[in-house]
Amino acid sequence: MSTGWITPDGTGPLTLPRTVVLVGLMGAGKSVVGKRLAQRLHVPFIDADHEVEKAAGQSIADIFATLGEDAFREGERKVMARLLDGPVCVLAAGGGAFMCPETRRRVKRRGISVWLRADLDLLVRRTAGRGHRPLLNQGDPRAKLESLMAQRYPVYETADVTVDAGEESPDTTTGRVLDALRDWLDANDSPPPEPVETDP
Ligand SMILES: Nc1ncnc2c1ncn2[C@@H]1O[C@H](COP(=O)(O)OP(=O)(O)OP(=O)(O)O)[C@@H](O)[C@H]1O
Ligand SMILES: O=C(O)C1=C[C@@H](O)[C@@H](O)[C@H](O)C1
Ligand SMILES: [Mg+2]
Repeated sequence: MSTGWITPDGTGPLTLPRTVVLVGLMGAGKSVVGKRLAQRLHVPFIDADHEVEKAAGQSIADIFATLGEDAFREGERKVMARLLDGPVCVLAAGGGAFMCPETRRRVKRRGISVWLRADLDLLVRRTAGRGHRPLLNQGDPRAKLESLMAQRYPVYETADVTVDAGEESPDTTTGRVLDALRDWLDANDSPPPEPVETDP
């Protein structure tokens, strides 16, 4: 089933056959750009971090503090599986979600992954001064982000589409994502999602 369409600047409507999954580090703009993208595509926006919080009945910071990171990752894996099995939407993944091989496989089969790539200075600036990201609450946030970049960028790089999320406004970045999606869909014949995987 195809749903939603890009209202383009003169290049014709484009149906969105699969869920768009935004990946990238904390502060890259997944939530901010994701909301705008969903509006432009006329599909719902879902933030996986919020879904994990709803499912757990507590904030991500509290999940980390009371249950630990491993429990958070397990909840995140389940939430991503559920959302990827659901209707087409724009899905902002948590920053670490794409590091899970099972999640990456599901995204590959059912979604279109878009990496919002940003540099260290920008991420440091955008994440400064807020306490709700547990990974950045201990030690030096810049050093932590740098080490996450080293671990994760080689994996984010395997996303279907990469868009540089620089100093531009969220609307400009959203426009870049739409252009990149259009190119990817054209080059890949707008593939429908593969059938939902059932657990053995
Ligand atoms: N293109 C942009 N221009 C200006 N500000 C931006 C842009 N993208 C994001 N921001 C700001 O940076 C901050 C982080 O953005 P956002 O919350 O969307 O990141 P994220 O990738 O969802 O990461 P996290 O979930 O950890 O917050 C927000 O305050 C947001 O308003
Ligand atoms: O990069 C990460 O590992 C995280 C990013 C956030 O979106 C949350 O999912 C959580 O704070 C962990
Ligand atoms: Mg977010």
